[in-house]
Amino acid sequence: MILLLVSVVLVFALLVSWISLVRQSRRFNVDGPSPLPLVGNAHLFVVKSSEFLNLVQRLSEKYGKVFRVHFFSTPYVVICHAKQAEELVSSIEHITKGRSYSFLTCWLGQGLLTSTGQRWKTHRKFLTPAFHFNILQNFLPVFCKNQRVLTEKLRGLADGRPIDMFPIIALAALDNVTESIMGVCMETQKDSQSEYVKSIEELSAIVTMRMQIPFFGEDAIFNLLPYKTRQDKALKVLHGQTNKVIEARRQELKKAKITALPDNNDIGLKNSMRSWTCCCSLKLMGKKIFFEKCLGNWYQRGRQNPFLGGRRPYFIRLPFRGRQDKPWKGFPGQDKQRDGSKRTGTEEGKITASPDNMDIGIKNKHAFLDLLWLAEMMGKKIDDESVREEVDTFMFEGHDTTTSGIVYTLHCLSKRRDVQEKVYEELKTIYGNEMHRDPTYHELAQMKYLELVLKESMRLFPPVPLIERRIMKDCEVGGLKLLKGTSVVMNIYQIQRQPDLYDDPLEFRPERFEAPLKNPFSWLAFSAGPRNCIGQKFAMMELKITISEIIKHFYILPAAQEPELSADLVLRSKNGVQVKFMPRK
Ligand code: HEM
Repeated sequence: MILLLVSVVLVFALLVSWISLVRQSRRFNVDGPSPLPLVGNAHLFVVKSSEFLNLVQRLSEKYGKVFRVHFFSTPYVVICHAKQAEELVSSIEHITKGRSYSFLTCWLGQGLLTSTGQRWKTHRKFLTPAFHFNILQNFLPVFCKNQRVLTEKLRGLADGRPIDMFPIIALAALDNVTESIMGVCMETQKDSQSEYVKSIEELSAIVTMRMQIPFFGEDAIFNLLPYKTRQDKALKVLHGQTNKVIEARRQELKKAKITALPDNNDIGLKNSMRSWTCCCSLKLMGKKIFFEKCLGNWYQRGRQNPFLGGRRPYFIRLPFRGRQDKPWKGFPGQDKQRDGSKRTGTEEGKITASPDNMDIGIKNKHAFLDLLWLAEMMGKKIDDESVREEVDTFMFEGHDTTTSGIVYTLHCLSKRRDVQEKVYEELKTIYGNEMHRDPTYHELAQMKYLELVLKESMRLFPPVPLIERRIMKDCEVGGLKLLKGTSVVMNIYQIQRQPDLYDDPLEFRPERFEAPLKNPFSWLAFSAGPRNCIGQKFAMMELKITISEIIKHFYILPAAQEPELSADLVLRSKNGVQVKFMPRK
């Protein structure tokens, strides 16, 4: 009797769930497979991760360039064409990230990638200057140093054997990002067994699994599984490391007595300028001269800036705000005292912005961390937790993405000796007979053909193949009727391969980027609009250094094995991404 009653209740519940899902699906003007009771279409997505992109492609062939599915009760709309992506990606209203990003919040909290609303706006505005090229060029020596380690490693492997480049490049990218974001050199290229590296790998795998397999996405199920314990363990290591570095930095600044500033007690501002190497000491120059000669009307403009609410802008913003088109060259005689002698690191017992401060680690190092932490000192109320979240976000966003970009560029180049030679010729024009030396920032900007190569590689193999937004109220976007709570996935991988937007879309042809695109939203490797990639210049710099240095030293040859693409957190491959190397003469 009880069994019968339970069965009846169960059947009734399934029926109600089914009717509600079917009704919900009919409120969209987008086609898609019929949902089943309870699971919706989740069962369709129980596939190997290397099958995921193919499955999405098959569904779009069947239901159209935009289609709808249900993961349990959550509706998803998948956009596979630039025409529909354009309005959503450029919207200032639809900036909330989709449900999949919630699996990252245990790691990244409310960092720039995962946050929304006013918090995101404030942090984005605040952090944007940190990616100005004046700042980025400080990281050039870091990238070049780590690149030399990579080149040496590859030299030992350059005998024509196939090598899976993903793990090798991932360590170099991790070294680059830890040193430039956190200011610590972890040398993971030399110690790939470090707990930190292992924890990043573990956590990435768990988060990917939760995104791809709808059943693991449900907290009620996930929390009962051993994965939860493994996730907690990895998080402890990662957060512990970030907190350790933040604390070390705090002590370092204290030790360097960066707490006293002339006049306005504006310590964060002044020290940040020093840290970012943009300005010389206010004290040495004299505040008046500084404003009149160097900052000019930036100061006034800042006062009119609605974001600043008419307040005087923080110095921290000044060097970057007004004239982003002109490189900051520093002040004349920046390294000299008024009497002509070379400036020392201290003046009257206080630290000044001399280049000679390098020994106390104030300059360059910890750059991103400095900005955040000093902002906290400036009364910007960025608490320790938020600092950690932003640092973790940049660490996360800044290494797997660039790894994927580099590795798939090598894959594309391996099949095109002619393209490699064109890049090599361009490098010869830039370096002349000094091919052995490191590039300058200016020279990186001259690598125009290499830039086309990178864009074309990231078109065919976008490091971030899918992005997602959550719709916060019923609305119509780009002709699509969307319900509150819908997750909209933009399938960058497929958008960038549309035959009506790219001739012979599957062909690797860097020259296609010499002409304007048929639709500017058909290339979304760094996304577009207000939530585009804040780190794209950082990424391009790293990609250019790595690929140009590899081409300088080696021929890249194709391996027999084709990668089985897998849309994890970034575009990976289930069987590795193999190429072969031979030394250039
Ligand atoms: C080839 C390398 C990279 C690619 C292809 C890439 C791509 C992207 C894409 C597509 C987004 C949009 C994500 C979304 O809408 O959900 C994004 C956002 C972001 N990226 Fe990158 N990225 C790269 C490198 C980097 C680097 C090196 C950093 C930092 C050092 C970085 C930091 C970020 C951050 C913080 C966001 C969130 C921005 C916001 O929501 O305001 N990225 N990136």
